[in-house]
Amino acid sequence: MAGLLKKTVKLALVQLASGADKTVNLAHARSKVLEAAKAGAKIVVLPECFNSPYGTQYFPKYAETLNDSPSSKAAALSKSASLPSPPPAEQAPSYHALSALASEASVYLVGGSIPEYSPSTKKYYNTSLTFSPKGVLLATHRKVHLFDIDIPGKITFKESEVLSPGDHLTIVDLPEYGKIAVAICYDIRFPELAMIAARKGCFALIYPGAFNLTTGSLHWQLLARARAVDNQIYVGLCSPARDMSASYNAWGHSLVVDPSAQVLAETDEKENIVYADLESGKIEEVRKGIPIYTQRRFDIYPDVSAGYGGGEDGEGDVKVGK
Ligand SMILES: O=C(O)CCC(=O)C(=O)O
Repeated sequence: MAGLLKKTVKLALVQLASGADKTVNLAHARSKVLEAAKAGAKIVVLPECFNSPYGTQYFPKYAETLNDSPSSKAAALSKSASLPSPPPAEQAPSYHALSALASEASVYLVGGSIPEYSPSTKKYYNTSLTFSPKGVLLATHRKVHLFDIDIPGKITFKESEVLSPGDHLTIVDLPEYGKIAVAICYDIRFPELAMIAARKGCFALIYPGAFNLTTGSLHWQLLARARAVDNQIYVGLCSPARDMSASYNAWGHSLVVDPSAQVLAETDEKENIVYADLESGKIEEVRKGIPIYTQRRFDIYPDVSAGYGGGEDGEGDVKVGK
């Protein structure tokens, strides 16, 4: 029987150095994704806010307008109607650059995240777009948990001043390999989201993220390993490179953790590409050795994923790409 990961695949996390010029950022992302594809990667990930500086003051200026997904009623009527059609090129240059790049590189591309403005809700979101190797949009994830923290003397950040949260978890089906979950940065602090994705059969949790110098050293690697050890699946965290001249200094240290919570590959704070081979069969091997996956006592505590099987489209609040 095929495992959760149908065949071994090379994952690349592009720890991109980006700046204030969106066109330059997109061109730079293109060269790095092509480099990763040339090295054999078939799933390539960009960082959170890869096409803009990170900060609430920048979101409106850099926001792009994507088409909203059809209502869940329309989605229930037709699976193929569950994803939005491509937006006009002039209002969403990053969407079109990512789509073209996925197809040029012939990779599954998790396009980090970009600031999005929705005319229908009149709200801003932190949004990740995943494309197929043919450049077709597979999934849209709007960051569900907004990064609002206040550690006096260290860091105060309030995404909710400008952004609104997304309303669903995102699972993307990559037909040759299996399913991945995509979420963004602060979303990793919420183990429920990861557990639901794991129990829905994902082989990896992918988080474009931009931790900072305070919480990065405290929790970045710990959270990646925690989500892996809880769920016995692969975890990939992809950060921007650190820029000490920017108003927000990203932690860097993009990394891949395996299903036994060992760090397979990690980089420092500079621009780099992190590669790891995700092995088919590894998840099953780990779960066989330490069988917590089947030892759970849902008779004593409820299954957190129980509420996510229903809904009109059969997926509750989980959006599953084609
Ligand atoms: O959780 C953290 O410490 C950092 C989160 C963050 O930087 C983000 O969500 O963008």
